[in-house]
Amino acid sequence: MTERMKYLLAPQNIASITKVFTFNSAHSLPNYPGHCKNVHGHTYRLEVTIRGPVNTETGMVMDFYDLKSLVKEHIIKKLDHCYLNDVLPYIPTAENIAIWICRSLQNKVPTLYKIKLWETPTSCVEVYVTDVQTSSM
Ligand SMILES: Nc1nc2c(c(=O)[nH]1)N=C([C@H](O)[C@H](O)COP(=O)(O)OP(=O)(O)OP(=O)(O)O)CN2
Ligand SMILES: [Zn+2]
Repeated sequence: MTERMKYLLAPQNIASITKVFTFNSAHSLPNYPGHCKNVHGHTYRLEVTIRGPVNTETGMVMDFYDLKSLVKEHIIKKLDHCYLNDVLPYIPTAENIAIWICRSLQNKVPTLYKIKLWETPTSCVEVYVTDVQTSSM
């Protein structure tokens, strides 16, 4: 059997792919015991990972271009150059922003796996879809 035949007969190969984005937003953390209770801004780095079978026709889990389009439409457009306290229905900590992103993408991006959000170059949060409460958003 050729390598190609073996590949075609094993369509269960799984891979994770990640697309990276940046957006600039302001926020404040009410009741925070320090300077972060005041309005301030971050350049967030967002990593969106999906995990699924590698399609034997395309050789892809999902086209990076399609992933980029979905995240730009449903996340970046809503958060970039915005005051996050006005967008999120809860305190916009890094944890909650990542959860909001996860919930917002859950029904839009097939086989969404993980959201990783860097608030500063030294602080980040990871949220797995399986750990986030599903919503009717
Ligand atoms: N668990 C969390 N802790 C903090 C959050 C958060 O979202 N989740 N947010 C803040 C502030 O908004 C801000 O991000 C400050 O973060 P910090 O890492 O302290 O930023 P620094 O620039 O001081 O980082 P250093 O690399 O240590 O200089 C606070 N905490
Ligand atoms: Zn902050």
